Amino acid sequence: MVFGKFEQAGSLWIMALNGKVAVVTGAAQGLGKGFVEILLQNGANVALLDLNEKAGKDLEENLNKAYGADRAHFYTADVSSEQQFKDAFQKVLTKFGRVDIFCNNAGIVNEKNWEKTVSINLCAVVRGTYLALEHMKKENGGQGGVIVNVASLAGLGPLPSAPIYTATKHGVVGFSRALSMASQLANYGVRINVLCPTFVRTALIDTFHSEELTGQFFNLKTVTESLLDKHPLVEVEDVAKGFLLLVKDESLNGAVLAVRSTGTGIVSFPTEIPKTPVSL
Ligand SMILES: NC(=O)C1=CN([C@@H]2O[C@H](COP(=O)(O)OP(=O)(O)OC[C@H]3O[C@@H](n4cnc5c(N)ncnc54)[C@H](O)[C@@H]3O)[C@@H](O)[C@H]2O)C=CC1
Ligand SMILES: CCCCC/C=C\C=C\C(=O)C/C=C\C/C=C\CCCC(=O)O
Repeated sequence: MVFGKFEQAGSLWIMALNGKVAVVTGAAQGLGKGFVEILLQNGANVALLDLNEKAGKDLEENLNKAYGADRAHFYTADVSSEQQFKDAFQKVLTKFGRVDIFCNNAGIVNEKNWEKTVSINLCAVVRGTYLALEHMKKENGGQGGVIVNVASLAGLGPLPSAPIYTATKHGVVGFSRALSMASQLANYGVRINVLCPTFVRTALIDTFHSEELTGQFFNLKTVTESLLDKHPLVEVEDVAKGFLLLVKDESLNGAVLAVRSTGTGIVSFPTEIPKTPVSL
């Protein structure tokens, strides 16, 4: 499948990012900041959305110094608020005129306030995806594009100390895979891919020390600690390289890319289910 403007590198069809406009949510720090930087390095202009206004504005200033004036714009928005998300998206369109790349990255771990976790990690990903799709899809006169939704390895298997987080990330994987097929079938011209990193060196990792955030699962702290011992943290830069692949490789739609300390790869899902005798 080849959408939008592209160039060929060997046998790969690659989306050229010069002049493209990207939106990244949760962009003020951590993985979001890494995605913003790699997009800027590859020629895209980037709108940063985050609820942390101070960190977002400081980052905007630093990025425009480093990568050129007016290439990065920060917008304050809580993505769990429909109104704030829509308003920010509209402001991005007013400023840049178009959106070609949309990354739903904002996410939290909060097992105590689990409704908030569902609202940010799943509902806002759905909302952001639909906002982007409505703008990009060809049947609405859009020019196509690519959406990357950030899940986690906890979207493919259980993180016992965070069942709600695990559920939301499984939701992101399922939603994105189904919608990517719908997009292809309906010829929207929009690719939808998913990123599933292992533990990454960001502020989010400290969550497991917090009883306030882990609630009834605080007593599983040592389980998380031993998982972290067994699976070394990856760096934001490693995950950003995987993100860039999902953005640029025009053959990827519905791809789920896992980034682990042992390497990066596209996940394949079982199509055959072994039979289990059901009569006891
Ligand atoms: N750090 C890790 O080990 C892993 C993280 N992830 C996922 O990567 C994404 C980014 O996580 P990190 O960079 O590690 O976290 P982080 O905590 O360092 O950064 C998250 C950013 O999202 C923003 N944010 C939070 N709630 C928001 C909201 N309602 N509206 C707008 N912005 C909001 C925060 O202000 C912050 O700037 C999340 O979806 C997370 O689940 C996935 C796998 C592993
Ligand atoms: C309350 C738990 C907090 C845990 C640390 C904070 C954030 C973690 C976010 C993640 O998305 C974790 C990512 C992956 C964990 C899932 C499975 C571990 C398997 C690791 C591997 O195979 O590489």
